[in-house]
Amino acid sequence: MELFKADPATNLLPYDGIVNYYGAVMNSHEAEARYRQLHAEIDWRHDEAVVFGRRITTRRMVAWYGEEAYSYTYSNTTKQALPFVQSLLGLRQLVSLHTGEHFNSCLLNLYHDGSEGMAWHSDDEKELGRDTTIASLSLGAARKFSFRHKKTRETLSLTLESGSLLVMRGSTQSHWLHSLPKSARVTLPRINLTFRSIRHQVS
Ligand SMILES: O=C(O)CCC(=O)C(=O)O
Ligand SMILES: [Fe+2]
Repeated sequence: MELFKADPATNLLPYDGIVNYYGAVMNSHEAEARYRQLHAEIDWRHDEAVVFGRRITTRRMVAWYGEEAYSYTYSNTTKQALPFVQSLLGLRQLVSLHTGEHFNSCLLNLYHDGSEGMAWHSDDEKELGRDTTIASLSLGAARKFSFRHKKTRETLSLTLESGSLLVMRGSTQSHWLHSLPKSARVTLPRINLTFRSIRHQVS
C-alpha cells in the first residue's frame, strides 16, 4: 500500500527526524540495466553477524565500497571498504544531483526474494557521526520499508519502488528504527544501495 506521494519536499516523519521519498529517479529500463550491472560487477558476500556470541552468515548478500579503505563496524563485525567502481560512481553522482550532498561510501544489499529482509535497526554507528544523511537507492523488486519511533513506537511504512531514492536526514537515526520486512509475496530480487558519509578516521 502506497501511503505517501513521492514529493521530495514532504517530510514523511511526523517528528524527530526527516525522511524524504523522491520516487523514481530513473526509468524502469535504466533501473533494470543498473541492477544487472551491479549484480555482475559487485563483489557480493554473505553478510556476517555475531548474535549472542555466535557468528552467523545471512542469505542476504552485502558489499561495501568507499573512497578509502574505511573500516566500519556493525552487527559486531568489522568490514573494510573496497575502492569504488565505475558503476557505483555513476549512481553516486545521480544521488548527489538529487540530494546536493556528497557521500564517501556505499553499503549494498542483495535480497534474493521476499524471504530475506532487514530487521529493525538504526544506522547510528559511530563512524557515521550524529545527524548523518543516508541516501537509499532501490533497484528490482518493490519492497515495503518501515519506520518505528524508539520511544512512542509510532510506525509508518511506504513502498520503495525500483529506481527510487529515499533520503534519511537530521536526527532520524537517533530517534527512529527502520526495517525491510520479509514478505512471502515478493518473488523477485532487489538490490539496495545506501550512500553514506564516513567521518575521517583518526587511527
Ligand atoms: O534494503 C533497504 O532498503 C534497507 C537497507 C538498510 O537499512 C541498511 O543497509 O542499513
Ligand atoms: Fe539501515
